Amino acid sequence: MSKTSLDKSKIKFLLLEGIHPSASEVLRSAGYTQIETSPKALPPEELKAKIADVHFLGIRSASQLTADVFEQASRLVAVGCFCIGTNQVDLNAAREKGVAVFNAPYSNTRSVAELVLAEAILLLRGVPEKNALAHRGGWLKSAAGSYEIRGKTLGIVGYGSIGTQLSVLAEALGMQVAFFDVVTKLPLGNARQVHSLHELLAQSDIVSLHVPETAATQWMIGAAEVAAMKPGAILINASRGTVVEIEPLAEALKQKKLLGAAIDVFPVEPRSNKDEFQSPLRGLDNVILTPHIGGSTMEAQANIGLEVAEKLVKYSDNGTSTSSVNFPEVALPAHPGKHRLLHIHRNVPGVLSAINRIFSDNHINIASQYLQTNEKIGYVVTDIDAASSDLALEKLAQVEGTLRSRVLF
Ligand SMILES: NC(=O)C1=CN([C@@H]2O[C@H](COP(=O)(O)OP(=O)(O)OC[C@H]3O[C@@H](n4cnc5c(N)ncnc54)[C@H](O)[C@@H]3O)[C@@H](O)[C@H]2O)C=CC1
Ligand SMILES: O=C(O)C(=O)COP(=O)(O)O
Repeated sequence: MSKTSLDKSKIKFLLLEGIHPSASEVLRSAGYTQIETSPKALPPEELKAKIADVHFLGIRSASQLTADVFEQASRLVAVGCFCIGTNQVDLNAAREKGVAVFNAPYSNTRSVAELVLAEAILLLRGVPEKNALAHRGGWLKSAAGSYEIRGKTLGIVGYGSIGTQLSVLAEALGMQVAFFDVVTKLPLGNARQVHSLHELLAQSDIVSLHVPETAATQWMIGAAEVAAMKPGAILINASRGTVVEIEPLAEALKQKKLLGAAIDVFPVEPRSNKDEFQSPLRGLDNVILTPHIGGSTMEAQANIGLEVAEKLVKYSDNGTSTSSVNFPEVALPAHPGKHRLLHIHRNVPGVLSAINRIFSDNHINIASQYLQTNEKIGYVVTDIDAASSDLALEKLAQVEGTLRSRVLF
């Protein structure tokens, strides 16, 4: 349980992993001055030491925000994931601390879709091998094993924001698109949904993975799935490294059962550009290996910087939690002349009445009040006169079930 009343000049932002400067610009123009940045993710012990002092943390996909880390985060108000995936954050631990988590669900989707299509074209033409050979002084002018992308079947696993964009772009190039998703989805264009992963694998010339990291997607592509793919097919993974078992994939590529693969994400990824990348796929010329850069374009990163920083500013300035991934969503108007009390609590019966009893017992007039809950937590926002806010905040923090409370003025 914690009580926080913050003044802008004291609010500390820590932005890790080379988050685009557009984020710092948004924060500065909103009046925040304490912004520390780092080009890399921090090792667990360093992160734990640092987070104790931070109110807002910005990360990308490499920082691991475990329950242990949240244990130390006594001042943390919100986390901004300047990316799509939030699997690197223990969302339950964040919720238990009353910490809202935000992300950028759309800004880098086009970048991933473009990279995947480019890789599909290069692999179908055997460019990675021909390129590697030419760098060693070889010359392999041959049409053998080279194909056009037109007319080929692209099998998309996970028909969400990225999968659907890829589907549209692939059809524009004359591909047939099939997809598998656990949810029934409206197919775009002439795409077709199939009913099982193995059905998809059996009919696709190129399989591209676009699922989130969850218990159900872990090692979703193993030896049996690689075996179920068409001989001479291509596998592309720009989703998460835990979705594909690398050993059976490497074996199928060595045996030429698969024509090639493009892998952007790995079970273990180096923490910074200075660390060594290790993988059984190293040295296979029919594999495009990229260092988790599916979403790394200037356009995507600049937009993500703006999008997530704006969400953090709104949450900090007026309590708006719209599009949070772990919090009840409340879109709040301005509160001129009033103090705004934000109260985050476990969603158990009686909390709202306990809160409102504080106001009535102490003769505090409520100017406006908003409540939103999800299955685990409730978020109550109450605007009152400035004169009563210290007393109200102190009493709110004592309500049974309180996770966090703060005041905005
Ligand atoms: N390589 C990179 O730099 C990037 C990687 N990503 C990864 O791509 C993932 C997908 O991104 P979006 O398309 O924006 O996500 P999304 O949430 O819009 O779509 C994911 C789709 O996968 C489906 N799905 C979930 N579990 C499934 C399962 N077990 N089997 C089949 N389908 C399942 C969902 O129903 C949904 O339609 C992200 O979660 C992230 O991990 C995202 C951006 C950049
Ligand atoms: O958006 C995502 O989920 C990604 O995987 C991109 O991660 P990154 O910001 O490049 O570390």
